[in-house]
Amino acid sequence: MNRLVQVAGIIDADEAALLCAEGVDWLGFPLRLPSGKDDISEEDATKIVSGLESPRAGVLISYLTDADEVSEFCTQLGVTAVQLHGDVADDQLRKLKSDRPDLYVLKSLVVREDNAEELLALVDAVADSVDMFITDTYNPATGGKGATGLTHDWEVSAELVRRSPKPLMMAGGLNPDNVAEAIRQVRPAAVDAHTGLEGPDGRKDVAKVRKFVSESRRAFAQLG
Ligand SMILES: O=C(O)c1ccccc1NCC(=O)[C@H](O)[C@H](O)COP(=O)(O)O
Repeated sequence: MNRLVQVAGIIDADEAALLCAEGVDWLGFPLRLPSGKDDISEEDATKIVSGLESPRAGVLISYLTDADEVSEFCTQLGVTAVQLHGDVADDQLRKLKSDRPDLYVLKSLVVREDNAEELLALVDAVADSVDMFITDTYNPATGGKGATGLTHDWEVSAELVRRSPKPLMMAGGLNPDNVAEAIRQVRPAAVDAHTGLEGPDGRKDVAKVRKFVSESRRAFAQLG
């Protein structure tokens, strides 16, 4: 999996259709969030996922930490990839990978001011049990770990890319205006954005999505 563009936080079928039409590869569905405020129902997400044509794919974004629960939820939704945002124990990651070799597992690395060493150690510890890592940015003001719209120190992301034997998707405050420079500096395998592509109404803005996709493709191509 290389040079993917993912957009997270799908609200409904119209938004999913817009993203597919603009050439987004993976669509992320944050569900069963700890806040209890999901943007879409599980039923609607399932319907959208079932209508996606390969190579487009739906990705469950989840704070679940139990391998069996994750596996069952993925089956329910019909997704073939899951992005784990919670503090999943190493043994649960191993179990998920061994029980569900068909599932593409992404593990988040949430960058804070002072946790680079911790994240590098996590990469070393769990790389064998995941298919890809995804960075994100912690918001100290709210405690938020995802969809914060904040960038982090890209030198940390670049160090994680160099350290990881598995591909890394870059996320955290990316938008149409900074994604090309992020790709140039960090050299990730994939990029993801959520809030940076929204308009004032909280829905994905077609012009922002179009520019995010084209800037990402251009910058990936320039990596050679
Ligand atoms: O997207 C969400 O709503 C979300 C909520 C809670 C945890 C993770 C979440 N999404 C994960 C993603 O892949 C987001 O796109 C990522 O956090 C980047 O968001 P942003 O900084 O707004 O681009």
